[in-house]
Amino acid sequence: MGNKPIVIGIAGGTGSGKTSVTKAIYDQFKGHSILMIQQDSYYKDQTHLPMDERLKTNYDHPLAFDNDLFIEHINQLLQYKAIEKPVYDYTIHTRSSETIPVEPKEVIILEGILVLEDERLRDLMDIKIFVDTDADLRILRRIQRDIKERGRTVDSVVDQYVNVVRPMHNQFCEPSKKFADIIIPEGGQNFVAIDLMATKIQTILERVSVL
Ligand SMILES: Nc1ncnc2c1ncn2[C@@H]1O[C@H](COP(=O)(O)OP(=O)(O)O)[C@@H](O)[C@H]1O
Ligand SMILES: Nc1ccn([C@@H]2O[C@H](COP(=O)(O)O)[C@@H](O)[C@H]2O)c(=O)n1
Repeated sequence: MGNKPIVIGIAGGTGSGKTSVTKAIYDQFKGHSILMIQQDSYYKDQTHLPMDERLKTNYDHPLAFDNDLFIEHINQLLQYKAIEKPVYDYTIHTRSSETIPVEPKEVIILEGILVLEDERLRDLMDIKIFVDTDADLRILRRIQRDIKERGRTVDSVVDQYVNVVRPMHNQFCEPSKKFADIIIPEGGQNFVAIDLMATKIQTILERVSVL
């Protein structure tokens, strides 16, 4: 066990490919001392709100996230304590009633649109990454993904993108790029960047002798 786990933050706009990058890195170390947590798991609980109210929520504003709980959980993991991670369901716009037990690991990857926006989160990170992809590609990817995986229609994705996602991205996500140590263009297919990150993580795991 090391002194404390290493925390890597991976931010980027919706559809930039940050989940793909995170999974590609994570998959290279599956079974070793690494875990990934999506900020989306910490969207605020809205079970008390009716569906029509949930549909009106701005999911791209920093206040949509329960960062207090997110930070509390990261701090627990940094002390090598297990957490009960919330489970988010995009189709009903709220948390499900179950949680997932997560054991502490030496490398913790935090991924989400606004993980670099909150100074308290940034202060917990050892490495900060921003996945940078042009907006036209991001909206095309999001349309395909949200219809296939999140139960949306083309009209609803386009409407949400124009009225909420785009302005919030410009106000909160894009400016957080300046806090990144590393900027990865294009996301999931950038194998050079993924390999570089994997090499770095391998060194960290070798140092704490858990590989
Ligand atoms: N470089 C890429 N080229 C083509 N499609 C990609 C690329 N990176 C990601 N995707 C696809 O785009 C969609 C959004 O990617 P994802 O990694 O979920 O982005 P994010 O987590 O930033 O929203 C997914 O369906 C994914 O398979
Ligand atoms: N109920 C919700 C919650 C979130 N969103 C959108 O998800 C995006 C963040 O996830 P990515 O995987 O795309 O980074 C964010 O832009 C929210 O608009 C949603 O549509 N509904």
